[in-house]
Amino acid sequence: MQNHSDLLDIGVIGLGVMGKNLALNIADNHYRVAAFDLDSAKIDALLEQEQKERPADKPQRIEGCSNLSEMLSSLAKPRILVLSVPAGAPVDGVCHALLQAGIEADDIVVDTGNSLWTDTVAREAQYKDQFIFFSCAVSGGEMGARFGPSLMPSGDIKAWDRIKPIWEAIAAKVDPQTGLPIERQELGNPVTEGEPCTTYIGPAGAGHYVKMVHNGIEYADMQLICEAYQLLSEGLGLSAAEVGEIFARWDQGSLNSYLMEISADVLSQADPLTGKPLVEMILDKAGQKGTGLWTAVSSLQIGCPAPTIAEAVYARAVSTQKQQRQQLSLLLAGPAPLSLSEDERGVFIDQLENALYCAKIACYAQGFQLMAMNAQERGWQLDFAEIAKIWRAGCIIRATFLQSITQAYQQAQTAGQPLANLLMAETFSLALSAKQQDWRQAVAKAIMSGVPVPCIGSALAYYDSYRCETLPANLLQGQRDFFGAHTFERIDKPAGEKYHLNWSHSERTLEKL
Ligand SMILES: NC(=O)C1=CN([C@@H]2O[C@H](COP(=O)(O)OP(=O)(O)OC[C@H]3O[C@@H](n4cnc5c(N)ncnc54)[C@H](OP(=O)(O)O)[C@@H]3O)[C@@H](O)[C@H]2O)C=CC1
Ligand SMILES: O=C(CO)[C@H](O)[C@H](O)COP(=O)(O)O
Repeated sequence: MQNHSDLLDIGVIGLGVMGKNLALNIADNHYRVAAFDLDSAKIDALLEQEQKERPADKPQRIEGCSNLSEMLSSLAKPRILVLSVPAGAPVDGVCHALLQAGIEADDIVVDTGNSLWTDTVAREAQYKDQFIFFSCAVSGGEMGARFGPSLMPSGDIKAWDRIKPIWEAIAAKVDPQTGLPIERQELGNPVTEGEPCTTYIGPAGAGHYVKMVHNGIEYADMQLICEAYQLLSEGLGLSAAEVGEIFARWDQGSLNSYLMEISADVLSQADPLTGKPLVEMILDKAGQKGTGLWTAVSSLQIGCPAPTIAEAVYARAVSTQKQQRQQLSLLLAGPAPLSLSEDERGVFIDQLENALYCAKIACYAQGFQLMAMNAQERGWQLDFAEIAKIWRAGCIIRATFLQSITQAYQQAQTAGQPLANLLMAETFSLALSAKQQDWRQAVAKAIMSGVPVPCIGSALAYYDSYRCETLPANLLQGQRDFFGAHTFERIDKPAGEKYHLNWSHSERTLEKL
């Protein structure tokens, strides 16, 4: 029997890219960790890393466990167990194994993977009375997990109260005055000052839904940058390094973001094998694990327009059709390349910068509206100012822009006027109105030069659709009524009153239904 002081604070199961780094981050914050992976080499690698990072006079902070029973007996009760395994069957596999190993009703299992939010809702109910199934979606990749990720916890509120001190300690931090990330990546010296990038999101499933939309926005934001790269390299004939320099400059302005920063870095990297720009040696077939697709599917199911996110998923799909693209590149005609003077090229680069900023606003507007509509359906009380706040640091979509979103939602809250769509926030409506002409110019030049811009273009169509008080859905309703008697409402009659015109009768009389 272990002495209580020998017992460890928290277990981490799954020691891949994220689990290993989360374990080291938790240990840096003075919690003692029990670690397990099916692959014993991953346990050894973690222990070796911990030893390397730990000063010689300090006690070991992480202990390896050879199975889950050993992990359960090494932890203080009620236990906290963190899962960092691939989404889907592995999560249920670990939960069943924990039941067999003797997990107890007041132990908490925290799923930190990118699980489908409806699976999380089902799991909370399935494991009720056996243990507390909690979830905490994580964003930030390898370095975020190690030095401070953005954390999106949801589920049993009492479980949150118990784990909150650990989560607040390991999360990324933001300077409350400026809203900027406090970025200090020092082993054994975690950032303790500032506002932690974690907040309780809501009931089971809410955190994973919010993380899913975060990833949908991530897909769109990445694709927007990629479209700008193609326009600058193919449209203007710039080298990868030159595009990297432009992106690095944009990163100093309103487009400042982690994704812009790393894109500039990737573009300036030489290939260690050939010396050519690495980006030109990387095969142009994009992978995906599902969260962007789930976001697009959810938007279609709810009826919330998120075309830029959906286009980003399609863009990855088109990229994988390499063979067809190779064949069709020889068959299909395209326009002549852009022919611009030196001055015009400079103007175009500035237009593209503004186009990217506008498209980015549209894509965040889509993501936040989607969260709002799903929250309404589920009865979740999501706090969008808090969600924007915890995305300001640690996560992949972190950007100074998120401070403006935070302020827009805070101002709407103070005024007691909920923000139905981010496009309505004054800061964004003014910026969009000022830059929309450049956005159109950039899209027009892309179209005229045959460079595909599905995300920059669809974001503009989204903007223009919401700008139209009247859309041609009147004709569409007429078509539906013509072929299927699907009825229509009239602009001069109360909402909800249905009408049908007897299209096939010679008299074409109007019926009120
Ligand atoms: N990588 C990233 O940037 C991010 C990932 N995520 C999510 O976090 C989760 C983990 O991702 P990541 O670390 O990248 O994935 P990895 O594949 O690198 O790591 C997962 C680890 O879990 C282990 N594992 C699988 N099944 C079990 C099991 N039954 N018991 C114990 N260990 C098990 C795997 O072992 P083995 O290899 O032997 O199968 C592997 O070591 C995923 O849901 C992912 O979507 C979230 C945010 C960012
Ligand atoms: O969640 C993440 C970041 O926020 C992961 O990096 C995610 O796996 C990226 O998605 P995909 O592999 O589909 O590009």
